[in-house]
Amino acid sequence: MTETRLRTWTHSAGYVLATVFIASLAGQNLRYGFYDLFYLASGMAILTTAGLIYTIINRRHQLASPGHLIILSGLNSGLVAALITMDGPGISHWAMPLLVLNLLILPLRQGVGLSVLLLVPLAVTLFLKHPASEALTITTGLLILLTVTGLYTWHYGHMAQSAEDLAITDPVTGAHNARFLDETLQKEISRAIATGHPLSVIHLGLDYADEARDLHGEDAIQAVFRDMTQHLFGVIRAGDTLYTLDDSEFFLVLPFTPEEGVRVIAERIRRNIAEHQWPVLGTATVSLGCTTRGSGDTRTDTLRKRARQALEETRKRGADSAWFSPGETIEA
Ligand SMILES: Nc1nc2c(ncn2[C@@H]2O[C@H](COP(=O)(O)OP(=O)(O)OP(=O)(O)O)[C@@H](O)[C@H]2O)c(=O)[nH]1
Repeated sequence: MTETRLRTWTHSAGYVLATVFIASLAGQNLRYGFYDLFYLASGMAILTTAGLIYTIINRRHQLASPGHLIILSGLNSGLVAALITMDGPGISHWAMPLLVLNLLILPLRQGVGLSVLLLVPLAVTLFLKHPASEALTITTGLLILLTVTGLYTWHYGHMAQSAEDLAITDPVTGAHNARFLDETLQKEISRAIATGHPLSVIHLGLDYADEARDLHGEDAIQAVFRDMTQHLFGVIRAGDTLYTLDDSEFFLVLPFTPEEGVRVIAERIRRNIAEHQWPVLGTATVSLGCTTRGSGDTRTDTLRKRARQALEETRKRGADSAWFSPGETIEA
């Protein structure tokens, strides 16, 4: 199930349950003749129903639906106004479904912010109108509910983020993985086409990787790759992205970088790596295949293939070198 669909379901379920709860409150108050509370509950039930309709209409855009903040602000401020002006029994309990809805539907910070804005006037009103022990019990209960729901929402968000990070990160090097490369490169190609800015890529391979693996073992080579990744992060500029392709190869996507630029950065990386002292290996060298997007390059595989060919070309000429493979020149 996609994140958007999951949110549509949970938002809908939240609004439906809140509507049922508030509508039953409205029914009870009508039965006992508390007309003010009946009108209040009916107004709130109309807003939660509006929230449900809004969720269904916006089902494809649940990750960015500003309307929920407006609906929930209306619900929260309605209850605060009622708390201050009315004196109905147990009205503070109505805050419970609202606290849960705030945190279930809004982004965590907005949800907590809105809930605190509801809780503070509620607590003040309770202490002014009711015996201190009763006010303290209700306020503590609501605070516990807010804390537990907030922690749960934070935990879910954290787990979802970790799962997303795991899906796009190479477990050995900590750089992005090959799966994420195609996704990012396609986006960068589209951006370069739309803006007319140059885009370059580098396919980078450690020289004599197989020999080093045979000599020092897999664990030692993996440690070198972790180090090399950190080193490369220190050489490239913000906006450039680094990917691990397999045990001995990296790929760099360099937005806003023309042919002259990719030659400069490739030479800088080559020299940096050759001059560094690496654990286990001592010295190490890399070969770099570079290319810049040409007019016909609209797909990731064309750029990746040309960069790989450039890497093979430079390797034919010996280790510790870089080769640039030109695409069709973009007309100015
Ligand atoms: N993408 C990318 N390009 C680089 C990097 N370093 C150098 N370049 C390219 O090489 C060109 C010349 O770089 P430098 O010799 O550092 O000169 P510079 O004028 O200080 O570079 P910038 O101020 O970064 O434009 C830059 O304009 C970039 O196109 C890098 O880390 N990443």
